This record gives sequence, C-alpha cells and structure tokens, in this order.
Amino acid sequence: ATTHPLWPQIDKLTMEQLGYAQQGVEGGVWQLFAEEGEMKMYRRELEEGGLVVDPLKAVHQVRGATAHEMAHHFWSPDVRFEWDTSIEQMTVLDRISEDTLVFLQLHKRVWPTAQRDALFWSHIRKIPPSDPANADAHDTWIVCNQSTDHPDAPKDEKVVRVELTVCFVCQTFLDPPPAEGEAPTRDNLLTKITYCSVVNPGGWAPASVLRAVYKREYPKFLKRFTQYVVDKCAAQPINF
Ligand SMILES: O=S(=O)(CCO)c1ccc(-c2ccc(C3CCCC3)c([C@@H]3C[C@@H]3c3ccccn3)c2)cc1
Repeated sequence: ATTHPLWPQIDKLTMEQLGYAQQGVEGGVWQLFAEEGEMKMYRRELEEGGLVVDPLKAVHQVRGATAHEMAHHFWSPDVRFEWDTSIEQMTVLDRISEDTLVFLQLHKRVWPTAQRDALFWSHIRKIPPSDPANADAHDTWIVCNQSTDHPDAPKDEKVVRVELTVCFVCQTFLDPPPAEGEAPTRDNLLTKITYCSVVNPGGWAPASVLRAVYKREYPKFLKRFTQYVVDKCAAQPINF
C-alpha cells in the first residue's frame, strides 16, 4: 500500500537504482572481472572503513524467458531455495504490499569470516515502455533489494548483519520478431539483464577473501539463476 511509512523510500530508491542500472559501463571506472558467454561482470574496487564494499554490475542476456518471468522468480520467496545456494535460512518477516516483502536471510558461512545475515525489503515493479518508439522492447521489470531494520528480526550475537543494495533490471526484446501475424514463441524472446549489488560485509573480513568469494560466487549465482528460470518456464505459456 502506498500509505506504508517505507513507501517513499522504496519508490525513490527503486527509480534511482533503475537509472543506475541503465548507466553504461564505459568510462574506465568499471573493471571487467569475469566473462562467460553473454554474461559480463564488472566491479569497482571500493573500501569503506577498511571493509571491501566493491560495487558490482553484471550484464547478461538470455533467450527463452521474459523480463517478467526473470524478475518474478528473483523476487519470489517461494522459489528462493531453488536457485540461491548462498542461503541457509530465509523468512518473510513482513508483507508491506503485494509487491514488497521484508526478507531475513541467513547466508552460508564464508570461511574464515563470521556467518552473515541480511535483512532487507524487496520490491518488484513493472516499468512501462516510456515511448512507443522502442516498440521492440516490451516493458522493463525491476526488483530492488535494500537493507532495512525490522522489529521482528531476531538478533543473534554470533551473526554479522550485512548492508546491501541490490537491483535486478530486465527488459524483453522480440528478437527475431515473430512472422507477420504470428504469436511470439519462446524462440522470439531475448531478455537483457542488469544486476547491480553493493554489499557491505558489516564486520571485518579480509579483502583478499572477500574479493575471491565475489569472483567465484557472483558469476555462478547469476548463471545458475537465469538458467533456472529458462528451464522452469520452457514448457509454460509465455508470461509477458
Ligand atoms: O541478490 S540478492 O539480494 C539475492 C537474494 O539472496 C543477494 C546476493 C548476495 C548476497 C550476499 C550476502 C553476503 C555475502 C558475503 C559477505 C561476507 C560473507 C558473505 C555475499 C558475498 C558476495 C558473495 C556472494 C555473492 C553471491 C552469492 C553468494 N555469495 C553476498 C545477499 C543478497
């Protein structure tokens, strides 16, 4: 409901993150650190208070699923364990509205660092095509995850809470377009994805360990997630 006290922050951050995701990776500020097929992963080396908080930006494109299908499965708590191998526990603490949930997630421990958890609101939204000019681009879908506080979140002394801002932006193109008068099939679907994240580990963790974990885990994470959605939706009617 747009009357919730968090709504103004949710609305503002979501649109800011959309703009941030749509900025290109030119200009030399972004360093390409992983490339697999259509997926390119960039990072900026950034430390805050001696902690590695390297912003990450990944661009990817996949055939066979829509932006809506990708965004929905990224947002939905029901399928989180099917693709996210980084989490041990996950609870939905609150339903702010039908498109905004508050998650509490316990992440698997990354030796030798202390175990982490993440408490964040997660908002999904469809951005209609701004002008009919980009007719080949269907709508854009965005999921924005932002750390927040919540009274019901249990505090476990042994677990360190990370701070995170994540956005997952998807846009579907009909490429190749279906034949004249034909309905699109999944062979016509090309979805471009931009994934941005800034994770502050919340407590000390060796820079070398974190950068190694990022380098290993993020490419695996995005590849596994997108393949999961393509496989899951393959036999289903297209959900634009
Ligand atoms: O896109 S999401 O919103 C999807 C919902 O789950 C999301 C993604 C990643 C994280 C995350 C949380 C903690 C940590 C670290 C910090 C110190 C020790 C653990 C990491 C590190 C970067 C590495 C990582 C990246 C991807 C997958 C697993 N591991 C990532 C949280 C949320």
